[in-house]
This record gives sequence, C-alpha cells and structure tokens, in this order.
Amino acid sequence: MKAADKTPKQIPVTVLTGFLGAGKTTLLNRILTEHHGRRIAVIENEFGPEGVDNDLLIQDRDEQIIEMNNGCVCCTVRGDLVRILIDLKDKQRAGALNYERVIIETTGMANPGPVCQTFFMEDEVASYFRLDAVITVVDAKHGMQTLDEQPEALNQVGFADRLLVSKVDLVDDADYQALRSRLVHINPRATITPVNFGEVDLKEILDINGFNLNAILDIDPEFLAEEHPDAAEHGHDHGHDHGHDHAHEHGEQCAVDGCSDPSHHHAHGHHHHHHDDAIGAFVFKSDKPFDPMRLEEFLGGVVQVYGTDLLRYKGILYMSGVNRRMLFQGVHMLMGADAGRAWAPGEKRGSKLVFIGRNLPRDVFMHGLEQCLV
Ligand SMILES: Nc1nc2c(ncn2[C@@H]2O[C@H](COP(=O)(O)OP(=O)(O)OP(=O)(O)O)[C@@H](O)[C@H]2O)c(=O)[nH]1
Repeated sequence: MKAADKTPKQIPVTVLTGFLGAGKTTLLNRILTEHHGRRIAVIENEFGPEGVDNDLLIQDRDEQIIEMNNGCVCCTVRGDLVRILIDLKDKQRAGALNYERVIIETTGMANPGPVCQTFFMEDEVASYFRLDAVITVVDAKHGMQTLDEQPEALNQVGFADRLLVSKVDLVDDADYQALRSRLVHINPRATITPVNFGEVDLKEILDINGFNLNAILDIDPEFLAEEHPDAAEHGHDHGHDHGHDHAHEHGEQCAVDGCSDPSHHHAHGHHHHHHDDAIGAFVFKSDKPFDPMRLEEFLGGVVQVYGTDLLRYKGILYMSGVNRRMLFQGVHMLMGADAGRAWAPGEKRGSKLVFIGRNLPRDVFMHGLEQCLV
C-alpha cells in the first residue's frame, strides 16, 4: 500500500461502552458482519489475563482486531491505549494495515472519560485520529438496577452521544419508558434508540461528529417538555450533592434543595420514579448576549474547579460584538471554542448550553452565567 504517501485524513474513532452484559459484543458482531464495505479496526479491552470476547467476535478479513489484555482502559489509558493507537497508525502508514475507522470496545467497568481525553491530550494520537462519538449500550432489563448500583454506568450514560437500549424484547413498554425517562434526565444530549440484538443502522452510530463543534446541539425536547414550564432556568439538575452518591428517592418530593413547589411534585408524576442520580444535566438558555471576557473568565474558573465532575458540556453562544454563533464544548477540563456560522438576518439570537456532570452545583453555574450576560 502507498498509504504512507498520502496526507492522511483523520481516522474516526468510535468508543463503544456499556455495562457488563449490556450487549456491546452483540452489537459489534453485528457491525462486523454487515456488508457495509468499511474497513474497521477494533480495539478490544478486556479484564484479566485472557480475553474471552475475542473468541466470541466473528472475524472477517476486512477487520483487524487488536486486544488490550492488561486491565482496564481507564487505568492504562496513558500507556496502552496510546501505544496501541500509535502502533495502528504506524502500521497503516507502513502499509501493513488498511482500515478507515476504529472502534474501541471498552470493558463494562470503564469510565469513558479518560479514553476520550486521550484523543485531545496526546498530540500524536490527536493528529492522526479523531474521536467521533461515544456510543453507550444500556440493557433495558437490568439497566435500572445497574444505574442504581454502579456509578460507572452513570458515567457511561453521561458521556454518550448515542444511547442504544438493548433487550427491549424482555421488558414491557412501561418499564422501557421509565428507563428512557431516566436516561433523558441523566443525558438530554444523547438520542435514545432501541436496538434488538445489535441490529442498528450504521448511520446512527458512525460519523456522528459528537465531538465536533459544528455539530448541532440536539437536546431531547422531552428533557425540557416534561419539566417545569421554565425548565430552561430551573431544570432539575439531578445532581445535587445530597451527600450520597447514587441513592434514590423514589419520591414524592422535588429533589431541588429548598424547593417546595407542588408543581414540581406534579411534574415528577410523569415519571414512573424519580431517580435522584448523582449524574445529571441542566441547560442554560438566554437571549441576552454574553460579555466575551466575563464568560471566558467564568468558564475557565468553573472548569478548573469542577473539571473532574464535568463529563460533557456543549453550547451555542450568543456573544456581544460577534456576528457569528460561537460554539463551545468540553470534556472534563478540556474546553474548546470556535466560531460557527454567521447569525442569519432576522434569526432570533440566543445562547443554549448544556452541562452534564456529577453533583454539579447548578446554581453556581446558572447564576455565574447570568452574571456574564451584557
Ligand atoms: N433478549 C435479548 N438479549 C440480548 C440482546 N442483545 C444482547 N443480548 C444478549 O445479552 C447477552 C450479553 O450480550 P453481550 O453482547 O455479550 O454483552 P457485552 O456488553 O458485550 O458484555 P461484556 O463484554 O461482558 O461486558 C448475550 O447473551 C446476548 O445474546 C437483545 O436485544 N435482546
């Protein structure tokens, strides 16, 4: 191959995550057997000295399966994953491999954060690979319980650009809707699609540009609709620090501290349960412009303080003195901003930002952002 002669365009990478037994391997097998004509390199991450999943994966001549055997992606991310990716890059350049995209299947226990950060923090990786999206498989049958018991599962949902719900065949519609509603509250950014034994339209999970600043900020309208009428300002952040990590109050009462608004109780009646998840989201909206200096200072500060608890954040910004939409997004402490398209004549200008994180102090963000408006 003469791949080495070409200026390579960045190889898209999909991170496939989901809790133990959720159906990641089933989905991956489906992708690999489908005749989609795309050459995919798969990085498998396994616990323990011996990989089991590799034997279960259907091998195809078009695919290269590389396995990481020594532990969890999140613990070895600075080492193994970087080494494997650089090795993939070198082999591609040397013509020993030929793939056009990479899928990383993470262990069910992994937090996708460090995996994602690798693509922004390691220059050699970032120059050759582009993180496309995080896809999280959630088991309809066991998902509720897993979310109750495993903080990593909440992280996986919080990070996702797409949520695929497997095993819907095993539950009734009410259970599915309850799970769906909970997922929307943890992560209103991600679309939610049922997937039967890994059967999924590849267009739904590949080339999503989830980490691209220009991608539209799609927030599930349900997130706002089923909340309080002014949810944009008072959207329940289900991430208040109640001193317990992922306990749940299947409750009557609004979880927002000091809130005694009965309409909130009513609003929660729409859900089957009220899950006070440690990971949650809130949205800031305003049609007043931001003062760029103040905003930069504020965001820089909160990212320093809350970076580890911020999973994903993303927004369209209406800036004073700028006739373009500004786009910004981040993962933990890594924040990026870019100029988007110009505001159209007559277009209603405004900002919309979504923050997904663990026990974030919503008021600090909301009031702080408010202070940055002109
Ligand atoms: N009923 C039903 N079973 C499913 C579906 N999808 C996957 N399964 C089954 O769920 C089990 C676990 O699926 P896997 O694909 O191995 O899950 P995994 O996420 O790769 O599991 P780990 O690698 O252990 O984390 C298997 O027995 C699958 O056949 C589905 O849509 N419906």
